[in-house]
Amino acid sequence: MSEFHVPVVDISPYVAGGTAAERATVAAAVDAACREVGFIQITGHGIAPAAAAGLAGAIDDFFALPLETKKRWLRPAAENRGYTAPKSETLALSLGVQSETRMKDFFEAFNVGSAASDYPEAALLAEHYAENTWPEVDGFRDRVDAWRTEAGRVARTMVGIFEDALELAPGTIAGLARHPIEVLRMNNYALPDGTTVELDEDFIGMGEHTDYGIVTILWADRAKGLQVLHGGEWHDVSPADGALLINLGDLTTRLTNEQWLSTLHRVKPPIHVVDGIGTIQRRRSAAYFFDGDAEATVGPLPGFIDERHPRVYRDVTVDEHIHAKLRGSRAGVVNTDAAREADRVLNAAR
Ligand SMILES: O=C(O)CCC(=O)C(=O)O
Ligand SMILES: [Fe+2]
Repeated sequence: MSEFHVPVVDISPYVAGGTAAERATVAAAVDAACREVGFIQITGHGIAPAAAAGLAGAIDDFFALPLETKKRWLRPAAENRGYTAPKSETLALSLGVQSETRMKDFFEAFNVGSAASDYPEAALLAEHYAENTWPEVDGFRDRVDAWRTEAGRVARTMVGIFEDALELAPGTIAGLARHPIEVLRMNNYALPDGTTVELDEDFIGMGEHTDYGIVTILWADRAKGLQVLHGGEWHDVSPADGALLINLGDLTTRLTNEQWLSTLHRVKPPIHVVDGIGTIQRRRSAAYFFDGDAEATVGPLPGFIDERHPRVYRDVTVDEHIHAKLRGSRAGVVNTDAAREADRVLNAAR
């Protein structure tokens, strides 16, 4: 496996104030990372360690509940909210690929997001702004909301950096996210005690996918499992201490006509065999998806189409794009409008 590294960028000049030259250095580093890798580790984001500890504690408290209790917070597949039980989603279907033998992804999750009541001034497409469900776990809502607010701030900072890095007028991307669809998906990868894992290449925590929106802010613990597709091979990634992972979603790829890539990733925890019994180390993560306004139209921006770069995407609404992706992952309806992402998976080594 070739050497692979997710670039580290200190964004503090955009968070704590910096000179124009310092900001230009940050924007150039982000541009290079988005062209070459599509994943960045950021430091200097200004989120206090206590907020991350609060998030991790909320995740631990909720997922420790018995399965039957957690199922009280299940919601219909069409709503991207509440509890997802293990083996109920298949992320690979969001881009239309799935091997016939593969079982469903074994992650379990809890989703919260922006609700219609957060944006009373706007007439919204109800599907994307469902109200939240909160489990009866002490302090869960406060800890999760505190993280969500901070992740939202970082996402908006990243959008400003993207605009500078792409030499876009301020507001070009931010203007697509005035009442954004946003979702925080808290993931737990664990197996019930006593489960034996066979050494099966189709054993998957979360299937290969690109994220759907503008940008994702990913908190992850250090347990191994996250893999990123680069140069046709899968590479293990774990964030440096205190760093957050940032990755681009499909909408940014569409805006840039593929000059920046929504990088494919998956979660495939390593299997440890002890006395002939295979098991995995528990892993936790929380992906904050910043997806744009449901009714906004997204297509390649004018500066990104020329003779060398013909338009490779039609215009879509955020609603249309996210709807097709979620029907794949959550409702099992193969997404047939993601041929470009699917090709990248099919061309990769397993
Ligand atoms: O668990 C991880 O590190 C990745 C999670 C992820 O890719 C997602 O929730 O979209
Ligand atoms: Fe993801």
